[in-house]
Amino acid sequence: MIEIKNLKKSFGDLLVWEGVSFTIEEGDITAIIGRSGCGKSVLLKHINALLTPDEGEIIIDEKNIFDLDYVDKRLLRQKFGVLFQGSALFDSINTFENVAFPLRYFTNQNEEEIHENVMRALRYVNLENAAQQETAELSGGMRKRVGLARAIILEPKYIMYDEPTSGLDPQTADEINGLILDMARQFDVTSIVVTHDMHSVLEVADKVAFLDQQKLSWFGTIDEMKQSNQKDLVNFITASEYQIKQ
Ligand SMILES: Nc1ncnc2c1ncn2[C@@H]1O[C@H](COP(=O)(O)OP(=O)(O)OP(=O)(O)O)[C@@H](O)[C@H]1O
Repeated sequence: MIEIKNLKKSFGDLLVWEGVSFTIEEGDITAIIGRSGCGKSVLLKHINALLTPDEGEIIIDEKNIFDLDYVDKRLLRQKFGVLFQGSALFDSINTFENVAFPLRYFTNQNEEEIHENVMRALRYVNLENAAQQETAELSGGMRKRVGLARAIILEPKYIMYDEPTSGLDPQTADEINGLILDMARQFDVTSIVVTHDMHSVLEVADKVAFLDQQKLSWFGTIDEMKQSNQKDLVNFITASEYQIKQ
């Protein structure tokens, strides 16, 4: 469980968060939606303690993560897999080495163990045959899948997906949505998905947090979202040009 409590954050004169609170329940897929620039990525960076708030707490495994020392923050980050916007692969090394990177950095696994674990992760995302391929040669969908294999390689308790379907055709986007769902259901991973893609929200999310005007404007289940008459939420969904079928 991740409890976000009264988070406040400014960069100089720019107020990003003015007291955001909500809870991400164990095993849930929680979608975070809101306009471009509203601070979704800033929120993700707080959740794995890459940024520190001006006020507020984030409680993970019963501890306020901002009270952790350097060593415990590093341990905390190992519980998180992150699929970055744009996948953030290293183009100077091949697919296999991209996925192996967290194992080499965070564990003492030998080459045989690394090989077994990397190939298992690549098989999971259906890229077993691309292990030796240069990442610069991969399509956008393949890059996302390599990013996902890297995100799950340390068997994280939590996965954060930053715009996982952006720039993908609908079919490839659905494959990624399928993997997000499968990760959550099969391995009981707690998932946080930042997205503009309402189709993806409806496909994968259990809960939705709508952020607007420096606050949590709305929070609830997908069914509650479909029935909500809250104007700013309805406007946001309508503007995304996605028609919710009841
Ligand atoms: N390190 C930083 N220093 C100063 N300003 C920052 C920093 N990081 C983010 N910001 C600002 O905070 C605001 C929120 O940024 P953020 O990237 O979280 O938005 P977002 O909702 O993720 O946007 P998008 O949907 O376009 O990715 C923006 O105005 C951004 O310029």
